[in-house]
Amino acid sequence: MAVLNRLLRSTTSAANLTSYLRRGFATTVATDSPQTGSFTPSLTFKKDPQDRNVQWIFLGCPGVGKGTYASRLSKLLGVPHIATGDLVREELSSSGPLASTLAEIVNQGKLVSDELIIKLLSKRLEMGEAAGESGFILDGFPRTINQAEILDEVTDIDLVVNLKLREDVIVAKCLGRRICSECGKNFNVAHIDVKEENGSPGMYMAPLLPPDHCATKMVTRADDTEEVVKKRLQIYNEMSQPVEEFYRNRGKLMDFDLPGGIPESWPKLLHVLNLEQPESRRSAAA
Ligand SMILES: Nc1ncnc2c1ncn2[C@@H]1O[C@H](COP(=O)(O)OP(=O)(O)O)[C@@H](O)[C@H]1O
Repeated sequence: MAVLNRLLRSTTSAANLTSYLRRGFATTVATDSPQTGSFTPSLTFKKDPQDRNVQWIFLGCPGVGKGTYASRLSKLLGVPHIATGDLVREELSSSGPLASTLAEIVNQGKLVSDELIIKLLSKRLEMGEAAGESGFILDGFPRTINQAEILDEVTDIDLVVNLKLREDVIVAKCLGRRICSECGKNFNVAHIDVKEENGSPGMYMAPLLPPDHCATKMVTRADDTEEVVKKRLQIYNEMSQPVEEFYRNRGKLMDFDLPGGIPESWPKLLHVLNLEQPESRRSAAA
């Protein structure tokens, strides 16, 4: 904890994160059994000014689908979806002083320093606060025990959703990932059809193809090559899997085994979270 305290004292960014998150966030939300299917977060989603909005985290290997489901839930719950990978990519695409150092780290599949990621996150939270945001769904943070400890010191996390998928499917999904260079939307050209074998269930995921106006502008992330994806998975297992245990030990982790693509997984995720998609949005989300 000495290192943590030093970090908190010595970096303005960590102090900013502390001051942002402490303000007005007093309610702790208890959880029941952290098991898929039987888990019932005791949350109410009413917009009572006395209540704060949800503070959730999405964990899971690179490419598992954190961004997809965190973004859908953020729209449903009216809270910002904050992905630290996006913050890193924004910094990378700027011509700021950090861009070349960051490119080297990210393109090797390594993690950015805790100090820098907290600086980027603090900046994003401050901008959101100025725009009247409250609550959040974090995606890609925390990724180390040190980051989890810092967050734990400064605020209450209600729920941590841990998305799980077999590794061969994760690699295929990462290699099929494409982004529209114009609108920034994510697509996936992988057609996954794994047959049931030796008791392991089969899995089907249809490709998520772009509309015509995005189809000619597709780009692949520089860190979505097979070599870098495997490195990222190895780093996830070493550095980020302990974060799962950190939250499991605190009774906040909900493991969620993805049963397939979005059409199968989204309704099941809503069900285990005790949430309902409003009728009007069902067709748009399918
Ligand atoms: N919390 C974090 N700590 C350290 N590095 C991070 C963090 N979040 C993102 N990064 C950096 O940004 C890269 C891309 O992150 P992300 O988009 O979340 O990718 P992934 O598909 O691996 O989940 C990571 O490989 C890492 O270099």
